[in-house]
Parts: sequence; C-alpha cells; structure tokens
Amino acid sequence: MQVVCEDVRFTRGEFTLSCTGTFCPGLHFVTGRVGSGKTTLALLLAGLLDPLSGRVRRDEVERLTLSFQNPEYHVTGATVRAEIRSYGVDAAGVAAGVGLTDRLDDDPFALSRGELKRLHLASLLAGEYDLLVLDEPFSSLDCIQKHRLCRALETRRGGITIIFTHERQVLPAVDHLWEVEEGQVLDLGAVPEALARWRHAPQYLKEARARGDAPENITFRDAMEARCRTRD
Ligand SMILES: Nc1ncnc2c1ncn2[C@@H]1O[C@H](COP(=O)(O)OP(=O)(O)OP(=O)(O)O)[C@@H](O)[C@H]1O
Repeated sequence: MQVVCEDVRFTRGEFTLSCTGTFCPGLHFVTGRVGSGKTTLALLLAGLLDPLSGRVRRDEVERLTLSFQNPEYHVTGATVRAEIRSYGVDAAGVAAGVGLTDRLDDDPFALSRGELKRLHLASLLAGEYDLLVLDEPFSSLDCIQKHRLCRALETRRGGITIIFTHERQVLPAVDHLWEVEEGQVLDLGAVPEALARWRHAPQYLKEARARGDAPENITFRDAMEARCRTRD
C-alpha cells in the first residue's frame, strides 16, 4: 500500500504546488507556514483536487478519508448518535470515549467546537482506513486532548496516516517528515535522520540538536530523554 505523487503540479493563480514523493504505511507529518500549500496537498492526496499535470497514485488504497480543519464541515447527523453512526462505528462506545454519553440525543451543533472536533476525530479513529489524511487535527483541542490524540495516532497500525499541521508544541512520535515551502513539497525522509533536515522544527528540538543531543523522534519527551542520555 502506498500513495505516490508523480511530478504533481497544481496551479491556482500565482500559487503553484509541486510534489514528487511516496507516502508509505506509517505516520507522516507535514508542516509548513500559513498559505504554503498544506491543505492543497491534502486535497490532492485524498483525490478531492486533480493535479494539472502529473498524477497521484493510490496503490492498494481502498478506504480513504480526509478530515477537514473545521469539524462542522463533516456533520451530517441530526443527533450526536446519528452523527457517530454516519462514520459506520459504534455510537455508545465512541461517545463514552470522549465523555459525551449524556449528549447522544443532542444536535451536534449544540456541542462546543472542541467537543465537536473530538467527536469527529474519535469517530474517524474508531474506523478502519487505508489512508487517513488529517488537516490540522490539533486545532480547537486543549492540551490534554492534544496529548490523547497523539497517543491514539501513535498506536494506529496498518495504514497510511498523514498529518498536516503548523502546530509545534504537542506532537506525536512520527515515522516520516515532510515540509511545504511556498508550494514546494520537500520529502525530509524517515525519522530520526530527517530531524537534521527539518528547517521549521520546534524550538525544543532545535535547541536539543544545537547541544549535540540526538532525539529519536519529534516529541518534547524525546528531546528531554536525549538530553538525559547526553548527560550520562
Ligand atoms: N479556493 C481558493 N481559491 C483561491 N486561492 C486559494 C484557495 N484555496 C487556497 N488558496 C490559496 O492557495 C495557497 C495555498 O493555500 P493552502 O490552503 O493550501 O495553504 P495552507 O498551507 O493549508 O494554509 P493554512 O496553514 O492557512 O491552512 C494560498 O496562497 C491560498 O491563499
């Protein structure tokens, strides 16, 4: 299973996105500044946009989904119960997991944005997808929820999960790093080797590397552990 971008180019006015590279099974992390082209690439990978030239090949990908930054875009159910069921997963189990058991009969739009985002992500993660594309999955979540999402993403097995984000503070351990700069998609490679190439790494990683520490992954915990190892 893999998603391959073969000389993909997409143009919109002055903006051009270019990508060549392969997304293998595992957890991919794509960062870039506001307006750099992250959402455009997410839409191309999920097949919601077609390239102007080149092609996106999805080999052995049968079930795929894209999570938009705004959870409201996904709502189709009249109640929280119907909304969870629309993902084809168990409503009671998902609601319990996000503390919304007593809200099952409420209108999804009666939830706070953070609650709706949690509900949407939990419904997605309860399902099975070969390709899961997540655009800004951490937005609207508080620190505790971001940590929980990180652990859930890290334990996901079997498919291709691609996270697009500009967040730097609470990050999951990932397999592969990418950067988007003014429409150019850069394949930084597998972690940990890719860390040395990550220009927009979070400050704690930059500082760890400047001290000569060698974090094994991109989380704050990895940076701290590397620091302890170096002291030993
Ligand atoms: N529907 C659209 N019509 C015209 N221009 C668009 C449209 N969507 C995005 N753009 C432009 O395309 C470029 C890339 O946008 P894109 O949304 O992919 O960036 P991004 O990295 O996801 O940004 P953000 O971090 O703000 O979500 C930007 O210059 C943006 O203004």
